[in-house]
Amino acid sequence: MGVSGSGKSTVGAAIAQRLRVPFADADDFHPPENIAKMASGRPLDDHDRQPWLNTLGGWLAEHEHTGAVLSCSALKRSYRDLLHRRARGVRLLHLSGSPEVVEARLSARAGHFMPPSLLRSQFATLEPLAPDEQGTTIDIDQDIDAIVDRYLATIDPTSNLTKESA
Ligand SMILES: Nc1ncnc2c1ncn2[C@@H]1O[C@H](COP(=O)(O)OP(=O)(O)O)[C@@H](O)[C@H]1O
Ligand SMILES: O=C(O)[C@H](O)[C@@H](O)[C@H](O)[C@H](O)COP(=O)(O)O
Repeated sequence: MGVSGSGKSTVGAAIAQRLRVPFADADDFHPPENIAKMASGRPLDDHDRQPWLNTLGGWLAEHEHTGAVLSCSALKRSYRDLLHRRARGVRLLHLSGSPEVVEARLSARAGHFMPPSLLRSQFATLEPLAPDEQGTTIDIDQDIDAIVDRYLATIDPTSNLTKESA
């Protein structure tokens, strides 16, 4: 989870590769109307996100037997609760960064429908993990491999699943 540009797709794909489990990017599940809305500079609202989140919950539930990684903004607690209701075992990784760091990354990213101008609304909507949510928050101001190593250590500190050994 995290705002647009926080690294969800990049880090999520890397974690899935290291764990050898399926990966999906929630961006690929948006209906065309949602993509068009964001591309035109208008943020999604709860109504736009509801069916999308339901589909994502279904995807997670379908993959509970193998384990899987889904990168999804999941900005609000209520969105995460919805996913959790569909797939009880969901663990969260919040990729957290300052608006300055994220903005710099978004400005350098090419070929994506999401305009950097929507970043302000993403931060305004973001509800960081609450203490009673099962999850980890990691600062994105470090190398992708360092983020992945740090996360893997939280889910299995004994695995020694380092970049070199994976
Ligand atoms: N830890 C990182 N260090 C440097 N660049 C990063 C890092 N994580 C992601 N990026 C780059 O930042 C941009 C946004 O990452 P992306 O994975 O698309 O974010 P999101 O899926 O959350 O929108 C991409 O160009 C990506 O290559
Ligand atoms: O809930 C939302 O408002 C969207 O899901 C949004 O948070 C997401 O970030 C976009 O789909 C852009 O995609 P990127 O996160 O890959 O920039």
